[in-house]
Amino acid sequence: MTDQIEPAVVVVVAAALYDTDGRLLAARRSAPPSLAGRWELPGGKVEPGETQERALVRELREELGVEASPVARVPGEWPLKPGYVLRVWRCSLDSGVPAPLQDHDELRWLAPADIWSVNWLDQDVPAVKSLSED
Ligand SMILES: Nc1nc2c([nH]c(=O)n2[C@H]2C[C@H](O)[C@@H](COP(=O)(O)OP(=O)(O)OP(=O)(O)O)O2)c(=O)[nH]1
Repeated sequence: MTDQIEPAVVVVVAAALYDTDGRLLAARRSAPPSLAGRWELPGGKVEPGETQERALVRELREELGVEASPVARVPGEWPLKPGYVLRVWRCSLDSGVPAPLQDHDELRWLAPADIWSVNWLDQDVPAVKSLSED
C-alpha cells in the first residue's frame, strides 16, 4: 500500500483588507468567550469541497457584507489551536462598506503606526507582523 493518510488540518482563511489610505482592517471577535474582545483578520474555516479563495470570498460576504477578491497569498501559515492553521491573503475590496454583521462587534481601520494598538489574538501576531514586513 502506498496510500498515506493525510493528517486532517482545518484551514482558516483570513483577509488582509486595506483601504485607499493603506489602513488594515481589524475585526474584534464577539464569540466564543475565550476569544471575544480580541482582534483578528476577518475570515473563517474552509468548508469541505470548497477552495480556499472561495471560502474567503464567502466569509467576507457573510461577516462583513462586502464583495472582496483575494489578490495574493501572504507567504507562510500560522498554527491556531491543534488541527487548525491560519493562511492569509491580501484582498481587494470590490464593493460595500465593511460592517460587523457576524462574529464581530467592532471593526477598525488601522494605519501602519497604529497596527499594534489593538489586542490581536496571539495567533494573529506573527501573521500581522508578516504583513508589515512583506
Ligand atoms: N477568522 C479568523 N479566525 C481566527 C483567526 N485567528 C484565530 O485564531 N482564529 C480562530 C478562531 C476560530 O477558532 C477559528 C475560525 O473560526 P471562525 O468562527 O472564524 O470560522 P467560521 O466562520 O467558519 O465558523 P463557524 O461559525 O462556521 O464555526 O480560527 C483569524 O485571524 N481569523
